[in-house]
Amino acid sequence: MTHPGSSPLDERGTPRAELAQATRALQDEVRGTRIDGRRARELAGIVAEVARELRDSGADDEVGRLHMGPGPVNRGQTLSPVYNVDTWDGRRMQGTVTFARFHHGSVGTAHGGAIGLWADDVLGRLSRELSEGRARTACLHVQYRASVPVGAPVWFTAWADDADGRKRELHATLEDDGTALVTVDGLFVEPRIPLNGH
Ligand SMILES: CCCCCCCC/C=C\CCCCCCCC(=O)SCCNC(=O)CCNC(=O)[C@H](O)C(C)(C)COP(=O)(O)OP(=O)(O)OC[C@H]1O[C@@H](n2cnc3c(N)ncnc32)[C@H](O)[C@@H]1OP(=O)(O)O
Repeated sequence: MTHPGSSPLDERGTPRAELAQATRALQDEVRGTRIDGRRARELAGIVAEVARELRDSGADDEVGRLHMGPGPVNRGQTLSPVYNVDTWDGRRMQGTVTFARFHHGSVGTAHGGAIGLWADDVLGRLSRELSEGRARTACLHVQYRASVPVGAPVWFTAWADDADGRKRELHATLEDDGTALVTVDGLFVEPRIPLNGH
């Protein structure tokens, strides 16, 4: 399903979404591979060739445009963990996020920065669902209360307080079996001077 203003990168099953998915798999497998040095060098050449072809094919400027409804967030942004929004009632968003091997921090747990990245992304998405104005992250307070597993979906909830002028406080939790693993409090502010296209 196509959404107004969305890029083909948003759509599950499109060739470009498949390319993003294959890139995620590459990121995961490069991490800690035991491949031998000679083959690693050959593969580096192949990957470099792929990168060259992509660069030569040009790029649009719409990587920030996202699918707004429920479903997986997949916009060719392969840094952030993939998350699925399962429910959205206009105030509260719930779903699951899976941190991949690529997002590994210390042994067996997700990297704190990857968790912060995900939090910024999901709160940014929530903010855009809530208002037309382009708010930006002014402040993000992430509390790491327990380890977040890698390779298994984790339940999240994100919600917003009422807007106070250009400011809006947004919150998110990651939880497992009712135990809070991470709590996030963010402040998003609509810039006094809006930036073109942002
Ligand atoms: C094309 C169509 C697409 C449609 C589809 C979209 C779907 C989307 C889905 C998913 C998207 C997910 C995408 C990811 C989202 C990621 C978001 C980011 O990462 S944004 C990048 C990181 N953030 C920055 O780069 C900000 C840099 N900072 C600034 O630009 C400014 O400092 C800004 C805008 C935050 C504030 O600047 P001022 O000049 O406009 O505001 P002043 O007047 O100073 O402050 C306003 C109020 O805010 C408070 N404030 C400002 N900064 C604060 C802070 N750091 N802490 C506490 N309060 C702060 C101030 O005290 C003031 O409060 P008082 O009105 O007096 O009550």
